[in-house]
Amino acid sequence: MTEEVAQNNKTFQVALIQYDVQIGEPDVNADRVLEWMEQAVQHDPKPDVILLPEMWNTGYALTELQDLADENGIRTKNMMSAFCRKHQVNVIAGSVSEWQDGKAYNTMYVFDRDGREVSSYSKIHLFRLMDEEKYLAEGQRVGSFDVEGISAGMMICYDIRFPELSRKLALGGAQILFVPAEWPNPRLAHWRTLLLARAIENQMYVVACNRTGQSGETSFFGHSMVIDPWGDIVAEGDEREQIIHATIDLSNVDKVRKTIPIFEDRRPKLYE
Ligand SMILES: NC(=O)CCC(=O)C(=O)O
Repeated sequence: MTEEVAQNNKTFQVALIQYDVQIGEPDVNADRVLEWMEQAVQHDPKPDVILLPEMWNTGYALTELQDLADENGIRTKNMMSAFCRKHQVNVIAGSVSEWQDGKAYNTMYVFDRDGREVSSYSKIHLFRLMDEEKYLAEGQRVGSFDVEGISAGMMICYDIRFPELSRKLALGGAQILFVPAEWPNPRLAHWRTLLLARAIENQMYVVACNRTGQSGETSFFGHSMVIDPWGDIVAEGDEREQIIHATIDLSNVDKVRKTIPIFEDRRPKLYE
């Protein structure tokens, strides 16, 4: 059996923390997120990977980011590294507002079971409808990482409207896409349809964690989702705060890619 096949027999337990982010309250959010993560690791079976939502430290307190955003991500790194080491779990720390070189970014960090930071990715598509482009700087590169030998891609919220990004990640070897989000009403149909499409067209797992609750005039619907490479929904949250636990079985990626071999049938010379 090749190493690649052996890796694809891997199953993971994932836990998505569908949390009600408190706008402009990084201390409160840090305490609450830690409580939720402590609760997540008590689950049987214990999660291998925890995913948090987008901008969970400050929410969209965009006008206050100079004061509130995490300076060089230090607080997030310290908190998550310690938690990962303590519980021997991988954490995809959603995204946080981060302050770097005089600019704010919307940045996703990943930590392994030993608390090492293994990757980071700053959102490259800024969402004008929520004024992101006025207050945040764009990331300049795509993001991927290996989680226990399996390649995974990183996208943040609005990024899922850009299929060329997920296709690039899939062509680069990603078998799972992790997506933290703050995706509000009234666009639940868009959220579900786009996530399903990204899973089906790339024959990959999509693991997407959306926040819930109310922030000013804006309400968020949760509906965090785990979708398999065939497009079947493995787990989906409702509108309440909750932890969504699911098993993902990487052997399904190979099975679906063999059944309908889209990566062999592509005609890139005609459309790239
Ligand atoms: N935080 C975001 O990127 C929101 C994206 C969104 O709501 C959309 O419709 O796209």
